[in-house]
Amino acid sequence: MAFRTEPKHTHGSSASTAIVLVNLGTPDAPNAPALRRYLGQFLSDPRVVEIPRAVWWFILNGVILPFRSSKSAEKYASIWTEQGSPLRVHTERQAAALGAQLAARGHHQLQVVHAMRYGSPSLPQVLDQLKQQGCTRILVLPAYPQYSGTTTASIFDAVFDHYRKVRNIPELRLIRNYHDQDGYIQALRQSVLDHWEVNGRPDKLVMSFHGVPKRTLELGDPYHCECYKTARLLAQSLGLNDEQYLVTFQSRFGKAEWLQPYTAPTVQALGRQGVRRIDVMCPGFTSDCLETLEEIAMEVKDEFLHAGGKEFHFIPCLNESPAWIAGMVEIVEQHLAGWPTMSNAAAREQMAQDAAISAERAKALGAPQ
Ligand SMILES: C=CC1=C(C)c2cc3[nH]c(cc4nc(cc5[nH]c(cc1n2)c(C)c5CCC(=O)O)C(CCC(=O)O)=C4C)c(C)c3C=C
Ligand SMILES: [Fe+2]
Ligand SMILES: [Fe+2]
Repeated sequence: MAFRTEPKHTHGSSASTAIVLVNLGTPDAPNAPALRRYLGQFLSDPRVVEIPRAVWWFILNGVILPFRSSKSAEKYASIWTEQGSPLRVHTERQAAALGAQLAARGHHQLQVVHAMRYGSPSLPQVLDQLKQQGCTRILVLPAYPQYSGTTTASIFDAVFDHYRKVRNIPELRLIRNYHDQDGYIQALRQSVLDHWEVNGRPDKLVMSFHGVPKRTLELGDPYHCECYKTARLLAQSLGLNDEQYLVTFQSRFGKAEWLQPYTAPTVQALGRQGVRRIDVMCPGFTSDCLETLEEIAMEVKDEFLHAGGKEFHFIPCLNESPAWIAGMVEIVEQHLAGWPTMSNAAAREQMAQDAAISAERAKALGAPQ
C-alpha cells in the first residue's frame, strides 16, 4: 500500500490543535439525484445496515434508491432554507460559535472545523486540510450525544480508515458520548424552560429519540440505555415525575422491529386518550434536521391533532443556542486536558470564573420557584 505524501516538514513550527465537529451529513440539494448520492453513501455503510452485502446491494439499488430518493427529496424541499439544509447550517454555526467561545476563553492555536460523515465536507477532505495546515492534535467531537454503533462508531471507522493511508499520524482523541454530561443536560433543560416561559406547560413532555433496529440492543449496543439516561437526567433537572414525560423512538427504517415505543403511534394514542397538549423535543439531535422539522414538527403534529389532541408544540433542538455552545465548551475542555492550548495563567483565570458561574447555577437551582 502507498502512503500519502506528507507536506514538507518544517523545523520549529509550533504544534496546533483542531476540534472536528462531525455530523451525519445531508444532501447537497433537495432533489432526487442529490438524494440518491447521499442515501447511496449513507445506506451502503455496513454500520447502518447490517445485512449481507450482496443481498443489500440488490435491495438498495433495485428498490430503495429508485423509490425513496424522490420521496425524500420532497420532504427535504419542505424544510430547505435559503442558506441550505438546516442540518448543515446549524452544524456550521455551531463550529464557528464554539471556536469563537474557546478563543474568548484564552485558548490559542486551536481551531474548530466541521465535517460530515456522508456527503460534504467529507471527513477525509477535512482531515487532509488540517494536515496541510500542520495540525498535530485532533479532537473528534461527534454531533451525537448518545453512542451508537450506527452513528458514532461509523465516524470512528471513517477516521481510522483515513489514517490507515497516512505516514505521519497526528495525536488523536475521540469523544465517545456525552449523554449524561452536565453541559448537555443543562442546555436541554434551558431549551425546555425557554419554550415553557413563552408558551406555558404541556400535559406531557415527549422526548423522541432517533430509533435503531432492536437487534442492535440485543447485540450489546448501549444506545437505548444512554437515551433513557439522558431522559431521566433531563426530567430530574426539570423536576418532572414519571407521569409528566415519556420516551419514544422515531424514524423507523425498513421492516425489522426497531426500539419501541414508536413516536407516531404513541402520540396518536395520547390524542385518543384525551391528552390536550403535548410538547415534543428530540434530545438526541443536537441540530434541527429533516427528522425533527418534517417528521416531528409536521407529520407527528398532524397525527396528534387528527387523533383528537388540541395543542402540539415542537421544542427546537439545541442548535447554536448560547447554553449549548457553553455546554460544548465544557465537554471539549475535559477532552483537551493536557494539550497545551491555554497558558497556565489563562487556565487559572478561567477556572476561577467557571467556579463562580457554577456556584451561581447551584444557587439558582436550589432556590424555591
Ligand atoms: C441521532 C442519531 C441517529 C441515529 C442513531 C440514526 C440511525 C439510523 N438512521 C437511519 C436511516 C436514515 N436516517 C436519515 C436521516 C437522519 N438520521 C439522523 C440521525 C441518526 N440516524 C439525522 C440527523 C438525519 C437527518 C439528516 C438531514 O439531512 O437532515 C435518513 C434520510 C432521510 C430519509 O430519507 O428518510 C435515513 C434513510 C438508519 C437505517 C439508522 C440506523 C440503523
Ligand atoms: Fe437516521
Ligand atoms: Fe424520517
